[in-house]
Amino acid sequence: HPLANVGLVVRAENLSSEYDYIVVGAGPGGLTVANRLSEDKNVTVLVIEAGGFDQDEDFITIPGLAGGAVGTRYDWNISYAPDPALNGRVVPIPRGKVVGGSTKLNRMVFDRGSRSDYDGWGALGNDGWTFDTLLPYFHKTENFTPATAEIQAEYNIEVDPANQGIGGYIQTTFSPFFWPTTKNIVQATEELGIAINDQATGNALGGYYCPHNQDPETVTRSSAEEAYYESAKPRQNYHLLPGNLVTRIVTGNASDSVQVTGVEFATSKDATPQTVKVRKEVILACGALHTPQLLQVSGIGEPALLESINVSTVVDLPAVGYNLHDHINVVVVNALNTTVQTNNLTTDTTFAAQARNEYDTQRTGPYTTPTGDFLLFLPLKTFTNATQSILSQALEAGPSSSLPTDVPPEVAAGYEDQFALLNQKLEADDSAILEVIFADGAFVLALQHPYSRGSVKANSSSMFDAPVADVGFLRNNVDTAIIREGVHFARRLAGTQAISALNPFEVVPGGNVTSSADIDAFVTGSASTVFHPASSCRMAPREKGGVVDNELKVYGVTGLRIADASVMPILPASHTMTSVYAIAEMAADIIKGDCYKCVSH
Ligand SMILES: Cc1cc2nc3c(=O)[nH]c(=O)nc-3n(C[C@H](O)[C@H](O)[C@H](O)COP(=O)(O)OP(=O)(O)OC[C@H]3O[C@@H](n4cnc5c(N)ncnc54)[C@H](O)[C@@H]3O)c2cc1C
Repeated sequence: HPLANVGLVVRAENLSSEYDYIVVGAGPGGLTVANRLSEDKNVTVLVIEAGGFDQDEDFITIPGLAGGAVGTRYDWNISYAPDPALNGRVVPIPRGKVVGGSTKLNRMVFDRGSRSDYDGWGALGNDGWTFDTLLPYFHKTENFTPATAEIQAEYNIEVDPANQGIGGYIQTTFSPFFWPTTKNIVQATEELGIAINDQATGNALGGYYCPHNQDPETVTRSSAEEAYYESAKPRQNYHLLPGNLVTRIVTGNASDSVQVTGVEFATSKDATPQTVKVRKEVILACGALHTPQLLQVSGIGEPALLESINVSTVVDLPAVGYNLHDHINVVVVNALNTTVQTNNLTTDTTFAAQARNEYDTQRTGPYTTPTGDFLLFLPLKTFTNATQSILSQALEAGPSSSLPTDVPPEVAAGYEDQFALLNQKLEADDSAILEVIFADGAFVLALQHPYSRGSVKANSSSMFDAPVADVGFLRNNVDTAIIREGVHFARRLAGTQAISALNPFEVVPGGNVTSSADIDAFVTGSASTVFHPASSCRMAPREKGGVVDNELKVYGVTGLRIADASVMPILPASHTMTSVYAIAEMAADIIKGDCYKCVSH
């Protein structure tokens, strides 16, 4: 039964009254699931997205301007709650509000975590979720093109094409231009005896050259919209409604459980909400901050919270919103004595104009890279000899020092398993604890396996009010101690011959900040986010604080799943987009019943 008004539906009146599947949120999670489900001509699929379409503005499409949509109308423009451990500072947390979600705002780092990251997901009580079961889905998402001959000649990037996907919807490749100081960080890595590996192999450790989600032909961003929406749009059974916020999941009582029957949506807080019915399932993909909020305003969550916002409890599921965590970072900045570097694009008008002309006419030069062409992902032992003292500190602090005081008992129980895993990771060789991104003189130091946890709580019964997202940065001092070691390591990197050759001068925090107390003050005073909130509706057994089971079904409800960053059992040591795509690809197969290998039925 083909739908009328195929593809894009701009007016709610033109929707069908009922669909087989309704997907909420058009980010990488939502667009991927909707695309794969609509491959079956016999089902109808509707995606509802709060944001509209972008206009292919330069700040979205040009790799060298990546991140430029932050703070625009394509961003939710929300912040984490004031953080006592950061001197009460408020850290903004950009989130895409546009078809494509945060893949329109992000920095286009397209990497996977290590085998241990995903095997850890299974070990935390999620049968069927391992590196090996996710690998086919990492492959399925992408269409990888090797580096250009010029980059290959200069950097000799060793990539085994067998580890990359061919034929997927997302175009991935290496940038055709690397900023010249990339050579210095590669050499510094070698000088310190750190191996350079291929991130796609499950050994995303040491240094690696990092692909980006960019199209090698057009040299523009390949977002979830270009990849998964454009290819699904012509289908007779696919609708996407942009510019509408889903305000509530509608439920009714089935014989022995709560049954999802549809969703309510509206264009604005004052508009009268409309309802669309669902036959099979609703799949939530609103991202790690809005998915738990939508559950809560729909009556699925902690009864005391729901009561405080005047929502009646439909499903008593206290874990909703807890376990939120994110990759926290600080930046050590050095001024360098070199002529060609990234800030020339903003400080040197002649350079910038030439670079832009080169991009416009030949699709080469500085604007072809979003930066981050070479990254370091380091086990703790690789960057400090303080492993034992950090482990002792973690054990002494115990699990509770990472958690908000009001945490429900099942969330605390589930955290104990994570705590044991985190402690193992401190001593492990197969698990990265720190990421270092070198962008000319700046060392971005991002903690990959933070101990601290927070929560997301709806602030009112309206989805139009921003949720209170307490990410809990540095709640546990162990996180500060690890970042402190990262600061020492950045200085070791700056002291290598390869980087000394650029005459680095440390501007932030400055060479006189050397004592542990002073470095810690720098950390609390400047720490921010690398934009990877996750795990706020984590996949885990219900008694371990899980919100979804290993088939991504929300506990206590029939016909409701989640497929976005919120289900991650724990963050991987990598950027998060690629893992969200893989989760969503696997989710679609689970829903279709095709995922025999991964999750037992
Ligand atoms: C500035 C920035 C830089 C980043 N850099 C990188 C990077 O370089 N590499 C990387 O791997 N990751 C990066 N990330 C993270 C990555 O983009 C996210 O992890 C990923 O996009 C999360 O996918 P998601 O589907 O969970 O959520 P999102 O991408 O946030 O998508 C959620 C969608 O749901 C919509 N939505 C929310 N609530 C509702 C509702 N009630 N009704 C309807 N629609 C709703 C939103 O508008 C949005 O479109 C970055 C993120 C940002 C913001």
